[in-house]
Amino acid sequence: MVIFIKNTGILSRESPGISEVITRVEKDLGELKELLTRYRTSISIIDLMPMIHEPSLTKFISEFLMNNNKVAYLGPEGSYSHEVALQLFSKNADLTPLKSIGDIVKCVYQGDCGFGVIPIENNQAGVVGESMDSLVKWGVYVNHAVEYKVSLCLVVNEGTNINDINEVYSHPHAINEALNFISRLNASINYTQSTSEALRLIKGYRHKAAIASRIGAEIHGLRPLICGIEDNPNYTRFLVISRHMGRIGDRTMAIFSVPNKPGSLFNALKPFADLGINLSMIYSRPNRASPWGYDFLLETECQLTNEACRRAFDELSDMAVYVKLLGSYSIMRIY
Ligand SMILES: O=C(O)C(=O)Cc1ccccc1
Repeated sequence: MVIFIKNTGILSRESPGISEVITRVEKDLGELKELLTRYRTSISIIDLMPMIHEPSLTKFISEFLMNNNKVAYLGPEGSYSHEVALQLFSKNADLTPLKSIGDIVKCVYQGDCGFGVIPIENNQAGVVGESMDSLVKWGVYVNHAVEYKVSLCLVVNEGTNINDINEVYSHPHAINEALNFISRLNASINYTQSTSEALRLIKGYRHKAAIASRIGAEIHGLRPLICGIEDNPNYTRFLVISRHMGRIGDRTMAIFSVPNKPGSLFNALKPFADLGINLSMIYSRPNRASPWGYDFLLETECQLTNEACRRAFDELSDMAVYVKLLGSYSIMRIY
């Protein structure tokens, strides 16, 4: 592993002070090994181990190991994002609840958080606008995607029964995903920053209910009255973001904008069709800075180390006003 240091061209075994550096690196790599054995799942860091000679990867891992094991998620505790973060990162990660998605992306961009976990898309409610807006605004990269089966519960305080409820609290996506069920309650709807924030807000109120997870209800000492209230099978995709671009994995994400003229979106996407690359997701959002301009969030089924993939993105750049490549990554499914 120390040989890797030589490959970067930064140091050689003859460089002055090298023995201290080697000792430190060996210690770090020891910690890395320990960390990897502690990982509970096959998160891509394990998958990426064979590529440890990649400088960018080592930098990516070492940031996590040496000074930034802070993993930000949408808090407070007991949100779906928290559940995903718990599944992905070891107990030694410093899981940090933040109050908005914007705060998570900013924290990662500024380097105060090593990683962030954000919801990006739901199969019923579509793109999570705040996540897309934050990816447009801040320069961060996507390292992993997780498809998570979300079962929604109607959560109440001990002693509340369904007829007592006249106010329902939750994240807009959770409300949207259980709208048929909620409309039968005849209760007013209150939107919150997260499902776990809803749990926090209903505590102690007999007439209030939250739409949240069973685990979240337990964490907050509340009672899941009915679970599985989603209108249809419900899946949310989460992204793990960091400051380092990944190039390995069968999906690649980018944000771009095209000139407002005939055929420009068609021409921007044509290279993917011509090169036989499938598009797995595309969303548009109004660009906040230019009225009636749009940003597009694109996910393709290709990997940046692949020649055709790079070519398609190069050609997209030729047509676009701008392209922000968010990197390649793989998708993990947790059902
Ligand atoms: O609010 C949460 O628990 C989140 O993590 C965001 C979210 C909201 C609704 C469904 C899935 C994720």
